[in-house]
Parts: sequence; structure tokens; C-alpha cells
Amino acid sequence: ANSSSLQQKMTSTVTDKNDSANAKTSEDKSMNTNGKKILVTYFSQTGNTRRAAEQIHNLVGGDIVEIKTVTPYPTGYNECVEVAKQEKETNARPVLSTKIDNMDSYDVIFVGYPIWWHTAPMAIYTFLQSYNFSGKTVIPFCTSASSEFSESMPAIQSLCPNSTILEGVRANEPKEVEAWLAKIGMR
Ligand SMILES: Cc1cc2nc3c(=O)[nH]c(=O)nc-3n(C[C@H](O)[C@H](O)[C@H](O)COP(=O)(O)O)c2cc1C
Repeated sequence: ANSSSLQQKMTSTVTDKNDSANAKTSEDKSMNTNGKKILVTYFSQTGNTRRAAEQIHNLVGGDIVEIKTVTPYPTGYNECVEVAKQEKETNARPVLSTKIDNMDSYDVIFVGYPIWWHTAPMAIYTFLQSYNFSGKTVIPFCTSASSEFSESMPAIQSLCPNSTILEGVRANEPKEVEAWLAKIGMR
């Protein structure tokens, strides 16, 4: 391949690469993406998970997409808690407005969400059931008030039965996010 088409390929694979945040060698960078197409997805009601997703995206590159529901959740905390409780109890699948047409082209999908009622929000259940993640690498992360990441693991495991699921993290602390990405070989 000539250098300009290679360049094009690299930039379409790795967009928004934050070089100043990535002190590693170019060899490490290419190992990180190594022909793998990365997608960072997240659901966030109040912005915490969005911040974590943006940090991850800055560090690993790839594309980033917010998972949104057709019906927004109430902005009031108590009201939102009630709706979420109802959805969990009825095993609801809230309809998403987010559609990712080229999901097949991604190899590695980060999936971020707040812990709601000790699991992932039901919107994440809808999301993970909307695509075929077989053979793909799924990397979950959450934010929470106090719950451990592991509370959401049974949901992710049952929703992605044929995926390689890498160790997830509670991504509240930016420092821990960096350490975690290094640990799972994504930096
Ligand atoms: C409906 C609802 C349920 C929640 N349930 C839990 C929970 O079970 N455990 C916990 O530690 N935090 C819980 N929280 C707190 C959120 O997980 C936490 O604030 C998270 O960082 C919010 O992420 P976001 O800003 O991306 O929406 C809940 C919040 C809401 C709105």
C-alpha cells in the first residue's frame, strides 16, 4: 500500500488520538490498534460515564457513540430512580434512538454505563441485544455511587455469550482508568 492510503487507513481507524496523553512508543500504539477497529459506546444520565468514556476514547482512539433512549429519563434523581426501578422489575427493553449501522466493522467495543439498581441500566440490555457481538471483544466499564463494577458482570456475561469479555472497571477515577487500560493491554 502506498503511504497515503495507509495514512488514510490509520486515521479512519484511530481518530482523535490524543498524543500528549499517550506517552508510549509508536510501536505500542500500533499494537494497541493493530488493525483492530475500536468503538467506545456509553450510556450516561448525568455525565459521569460520559467523562469516563471520553477519557478512554482519548487514550485508545477509535470511534465514540452515546447510547440514547427514545424516551429520555426524568432529570430529577428520585423520578429517574423510580422509572429505572420499574424498568428493572419488568425486565423492560427501552427503545434506543442510537443505531450503529457499521457495528460489524468493529473488533473491540467498550460499553460504559452507570450502575442502576445494582446492574446496568435496561437500555444497556437493549443495546447489547440489538447487535451480534459474537467473536468480538467487549470491554465493559461503569461509574457508580458506591457499587463495585462486578455487580454488572452477570448482565454483561449473559448478554454477550459469545464475546471475549475483558476485565471491566469502575471508572470513577481517571487515574484508575489509565492503569486499567494498561492492565488489559489497551494502552
Ligand atoms: C436510577 C439510578 C439508580 C442507581 N443505582 C445505583 C446503585 O445501585 N449503586 C450505586 O453505587 N449507584 C447507583 N446510582 C448512582 C449512579 O450509578 C452514579 O451516580 C453514576 O456515576 C451516574 O452515572 P452518569 O452520570 O453517567 O449517569 C444510581 C443512580 C440512578 C439515577
